[in-house]
Amino acid sequence: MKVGDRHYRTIWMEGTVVYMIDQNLLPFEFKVQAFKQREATCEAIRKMTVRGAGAIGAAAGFAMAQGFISNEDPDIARERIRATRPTARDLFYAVDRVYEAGKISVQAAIEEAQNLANANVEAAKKIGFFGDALIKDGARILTHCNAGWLGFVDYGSALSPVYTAHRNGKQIHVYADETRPRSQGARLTAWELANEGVDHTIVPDNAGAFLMSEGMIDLVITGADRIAANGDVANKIGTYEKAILAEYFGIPFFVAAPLSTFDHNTPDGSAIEIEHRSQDEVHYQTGPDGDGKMHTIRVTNPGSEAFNPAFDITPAALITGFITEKGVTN
Ligand SMILES: CSC[C@H]1O[C@H](OP(=O)(O)O)[C@H](O)[C@@H]1O
Repeated sequence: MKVGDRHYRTIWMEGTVVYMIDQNLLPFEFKVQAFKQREATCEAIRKMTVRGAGAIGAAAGFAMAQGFISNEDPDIARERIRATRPTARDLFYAVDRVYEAGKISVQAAIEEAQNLANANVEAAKKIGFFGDALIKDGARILTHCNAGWLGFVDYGSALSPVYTAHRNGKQIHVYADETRPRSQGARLTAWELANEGVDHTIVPDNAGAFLMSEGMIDLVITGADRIAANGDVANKIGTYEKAILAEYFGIPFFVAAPLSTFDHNTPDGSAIEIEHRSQDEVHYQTGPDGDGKMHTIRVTNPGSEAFNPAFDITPAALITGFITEKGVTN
């Protein structure tokens, strides 16, 4: 997508170096970081320099290619990559595809990683094309977390239909859940939408019932990190309660994801591993002061414990349909 007048992908590989937009600095600073070794790319996934199912899938593929380039033991390299974040299926899909390609040659591994990144872009673009049909002129859409182009290599999943509808001239308004504790909605989704000129409002995570009860939401679209064989969806913590609210208020709830996110080997949501992250992500927030100097401050009671599951499971019964690169399923 465009940043100013220049097109960027979220993540790309040139030669043996992986480049990515540093999502921990957005929206206050736009900076591209370079990662020359597999372990550095793995650390970027762990620290969420790059995050989002599609983007960490590409990062995992590039990291596996870097492992082959450095002549690392491929089994050790693959395990180190698989251990970075447990929930998003695209990470495992990509690392396994590049691992198999690497058995042929290093060049084959690099080409497979690039092919996966390009396929992610194409799938996300098609999700936009098919999802656009769900968005009426004047629609007010609630999103959760960031499933935009920053969560993919480009275009995004939940936000791709929004961008397509906007570019097709539809008047839409997006309500972006702030999505505590990492605030992907308040920081990343809001930055993306402003960049694309899409009308939007950041809302507290606990405002969903109020918005829906006031008739302010016509449609909910989220992304997904892993979709089980029965249609249960693992996505950012808080998705489940939005789906319950949408059901209660009779509002369509769609999940946008490429086929690479569907995990037919996982029977249902109970078998999906939920990542638990540091409680410090709840205790602390980072942002600029009036002079633009970044500070990290504590925002919770000193000494209290915090619980920080990164994802939850939305039962298939609460999902109106899926938007994939093959179309919309109801
Ligand atoms: C297309 S992004 C999908 C998914 O990834 C996000 O999680 P995280 O920011 O922790 O990587 C969130 O669950 C998005 O919906």
